[in-house]
Amino acid sequence: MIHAYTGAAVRAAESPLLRAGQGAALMRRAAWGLARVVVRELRSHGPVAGATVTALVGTGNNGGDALWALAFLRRRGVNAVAVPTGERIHEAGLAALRRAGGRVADQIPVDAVMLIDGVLGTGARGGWEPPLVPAGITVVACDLPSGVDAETGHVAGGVIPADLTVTFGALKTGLVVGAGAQAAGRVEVVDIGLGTYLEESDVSSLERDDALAVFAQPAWDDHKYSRGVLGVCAGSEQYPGAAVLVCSSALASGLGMVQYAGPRRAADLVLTAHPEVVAGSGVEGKAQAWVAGPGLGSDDDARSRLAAVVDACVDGGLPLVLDASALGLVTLDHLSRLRSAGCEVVLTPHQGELVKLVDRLAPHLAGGFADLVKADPVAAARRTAGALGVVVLLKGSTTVSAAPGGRTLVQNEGGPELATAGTGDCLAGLVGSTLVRTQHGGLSATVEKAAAAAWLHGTAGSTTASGGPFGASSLASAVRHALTDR
Ligand SMILES: NC(=O)C1=CN([C@@H]2O[C@H](COP(=O)(O)OP(=O)(O)OC[C@H]3O[C@@H](n4cnc5c(N)ncnc54)[C@H](O)[C@@H]3O)[C@@H](O)[C@H]2O)[C@H](O)CC1
Repeated sequence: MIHAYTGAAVRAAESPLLRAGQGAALMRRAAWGLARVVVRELRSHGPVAGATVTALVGTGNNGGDALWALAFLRRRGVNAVAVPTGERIHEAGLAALRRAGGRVADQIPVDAVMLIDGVLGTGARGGWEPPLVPAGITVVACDLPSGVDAETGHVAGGVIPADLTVTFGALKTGLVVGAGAQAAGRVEVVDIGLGTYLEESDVSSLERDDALAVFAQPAWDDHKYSRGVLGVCAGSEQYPGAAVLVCSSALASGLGMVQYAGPRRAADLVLTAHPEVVAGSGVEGKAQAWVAGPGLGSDDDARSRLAAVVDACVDGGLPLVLDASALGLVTLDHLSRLRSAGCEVVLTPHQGELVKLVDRLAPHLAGGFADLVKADPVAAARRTAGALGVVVLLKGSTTVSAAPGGRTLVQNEGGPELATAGTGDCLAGLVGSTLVRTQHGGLSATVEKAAAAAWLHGTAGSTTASGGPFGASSLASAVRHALTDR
């Protein structure tokens, strides 16, 4: 599990040390860590001594870190060149650079092989417009790529995409969400001694083993019911394919049985693709969790099919995933009955669906919500989860899974190749598959199960994309491989 902290939390952890007069020591520790990483990167391409490394240096402490790092690099024989970007500069850092024999220039030297981006860190407010950076230069961001909001990952103006970000004290939330995660490249954390002062993390990410633990392999004495039976209420006469996609991904994730409930045309397609599915028109059966929504449509038939699934979940206290069409049909009464029955509920909207859902079911949150979803998806998911009392898995370049109590997991495994019709249906099937494991040794919280599904979906997407463009029906085999390769 990886944990990330807000910039504010990191600054709060620094403050007792700053009060104790440790500010300069902290900065030198950060800069030393940055310089070590730069030396390692230089060494992997050629000689360190004589290489030209430049830094864009801002007016605050982030610029101070960069200046000290250049000073340390100069002592290793690097041609260290600072390029100030503002009216002010960190005086002690500049003096250290000068003492070490480094220099100041007004533009990036043509022979620079590496650029340290030390313009803005956790103190950035709003956007900035970066200068042009020569093609081919390796960019190492100091603490954060300048212009990335440390709290949200939002980039309000421009940003210099980094090959590598060396961040200090702790991973920042802005480096693992949205545009910030994209801009950061590889991220390395340098320990500057904040450990004991850091309070609870803001968001976390599941790593491979965490996700695989949710999709545990069957035990020797398992049978199909103990492995879990997932009910799928998806597809319609108009959109039958969604039913196949949900069932395919669920089956590929290794549960005991899939029970399909839907109209003849969709059921026939499901059975042609997967004869092992138990198909019928109603919800009666042995399902231990349900997925409802993909391809359901919005007519009266869709409404009554969803109502039947909600009733089945309320009666049995069963977990329920609500996706796609179901997000436009679900009512506050459904959610309240599900909560009262103790059902685990996961909503899986993309940004547009979340905005509409909030408009309809939590209008008190709606003002400015469309902007919030883009600028701060973590806050948007958290507020909705809190207002509706369910887990919200918000799809996007970063998948955010938020629990009503605030616990939030962010996953970045998939790429834009997953932005193709039907991949959301596959994700819904995977989330359903995690929920069906509730009674079977799965001790993880609902939000972790949702995140594990996002991990598996993203990992399968990246694997599939490595073979070229793909459609959603190709995902299931990659899901199997991600789980086989343990
Ligand atoms: N606190 C410590 O002892 C340590 C901090 N570290 C590093 O410090 C930065 C945070 O430093 P801070 O001075 O608070 O903020 P910044 O350097 O990010 O920037 C403040 C500086 O920039 C100006 N500014 C803000 N927004 C903009 C903008 N959009 N455009 C232009 N200029 C802007 C603002 O006016 C200030 O002058 C942290 O990230 C670490 O890198 C050390 O790592 C550890 C010790």
